[in-house]
Amino acid sequence: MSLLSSNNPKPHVVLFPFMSKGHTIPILHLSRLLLDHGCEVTLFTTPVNRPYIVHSLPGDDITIIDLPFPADIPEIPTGIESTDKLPSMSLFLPFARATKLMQPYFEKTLQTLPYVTCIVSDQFLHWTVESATKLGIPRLGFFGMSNYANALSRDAAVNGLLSLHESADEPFNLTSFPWIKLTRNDFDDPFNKREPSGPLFDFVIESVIAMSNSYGLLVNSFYELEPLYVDYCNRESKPKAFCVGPFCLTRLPIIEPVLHQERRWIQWLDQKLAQGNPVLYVAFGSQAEISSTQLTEIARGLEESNVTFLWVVRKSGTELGYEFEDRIKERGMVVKEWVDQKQILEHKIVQGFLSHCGWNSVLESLCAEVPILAWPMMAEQLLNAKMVVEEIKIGLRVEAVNRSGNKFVEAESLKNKVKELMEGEKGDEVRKKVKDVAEAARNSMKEGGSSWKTLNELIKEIHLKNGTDS
Ligand SMILES: O=c1ccn([C@@H]2O[C@H](COP(=O)(O)OP(=O)(O)O[C@H]3O[C@H](CO)[C@@H](O)[C@H](O)[C@H]3O)[C@@H](O)[C@H]2O)c(=O)[nH]1
Repeated sequence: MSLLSSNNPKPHVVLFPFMSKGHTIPILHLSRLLLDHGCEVTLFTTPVNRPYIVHSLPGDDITIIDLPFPADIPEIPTGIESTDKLPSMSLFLPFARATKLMQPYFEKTLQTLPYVTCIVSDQFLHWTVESATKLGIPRLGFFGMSNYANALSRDAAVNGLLSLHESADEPFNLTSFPWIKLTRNDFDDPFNKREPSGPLFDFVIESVIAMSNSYGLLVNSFYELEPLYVDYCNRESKPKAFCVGPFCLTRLPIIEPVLHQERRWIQWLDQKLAQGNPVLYVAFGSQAEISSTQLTEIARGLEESNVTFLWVVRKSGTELGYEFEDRIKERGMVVKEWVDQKQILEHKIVQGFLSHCGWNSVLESLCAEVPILAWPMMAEQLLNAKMVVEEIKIGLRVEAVNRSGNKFVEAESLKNKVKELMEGEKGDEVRKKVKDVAEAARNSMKEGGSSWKTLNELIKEIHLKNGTDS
């Protein structure tokens, strides 16, 4: 049921995703969700990102506007407008900072649009809060993390727990969640320091301040998944967190694969289904950087595990050598292109996911009832992995060792964990649990479910408030 009566104009929501696949994909799903809730939607992007967005959102019911991506940014090669195309993730910060140069164009364009009910913009586009305030439009910050990761980070920071110990490996208990033990190594650089500082730290703080000056936080999660942590965030920090996901449960119109290749792995999965061989899906998101040594170790672990696997390497893959692909060709497939991950996870024969635990991957996996073998690599993924294994219990975790200051997973250990997930008792337990969690996720997104109601009421609240303010 729509929140609108026939004589009420439709709410008009402006969406502005950050230019990174892990941040744009959920916003594309959100755009469909907003249409289903009776809104008009305008989405801002940049020229190079436009084709991907148009391809993902066929039809003309969403207005797509390009703003020029800032040119001549030192270090950022011309034509790169998405973080997954950066030559190195060390360029993330100059890339993210450069987006602020879009502010005048954004504001000028906003003023030409029909009445805007609210702006939903990514946490990294912190400057959009200034634009929204100037034009008197409420801004909702899109928050791509879980409430769990947010609550744990906040609790550790505000209670000074990160500076307690000399050693980054020394565990401490959280103040508000005393049953949870963390170490500084559960946080990414620079948050693993006793006194975090530096340009990335400053950028994150700017984003946090912009969030606190926003109308609300739109979270890609659902209340039943992490009630304690949602309640904590809403009690201890501002603005209010609205859990309106998982967005990945929103169906985008079916897109016919443009290339024959796009179907190659699906045909292969179909074959494995016919043969009754459960498949482990292996992928590490859109921006993980994996060394060649680690890549060959993964290859050896997978080969020796004897499980059937589909591995998206997203590299030339030459490091693996052609002999590897030849040796495993009966029970393994290596893919070097971009895939439709959701489609793979939803394939019946996929029964495990070796994942870096980017928040979208976690949600897509749990919604597809696929248990996770967690291998966190950066950002808040260590906390997501902890949540997957200890809190919601839908996965197991790989064991990393310290090698030359880096976390490294050895082939033998990977082999054992992969077998445990795909064939062992612990694997069965998490496979059973993930089905319950998936059902709760589906219920939250159904008409009348918690996420559905929260989104409906939020739009109504802002829409009516705008009406009385004007
Ligand atoms: O070949 C590919 C590779 C990725 N994806 C999709 O790309 C997204 C990747 O997102 P995610 O799993 O969250 O990983 P990252 O790209 O690494 O995401 C970044 O953004 C996330 C959301 O803020 C954070 O949780 C992560 O730590 C951060 O690395 C998912 O929707 C995947 O389905 C594909 O469809 N095909």
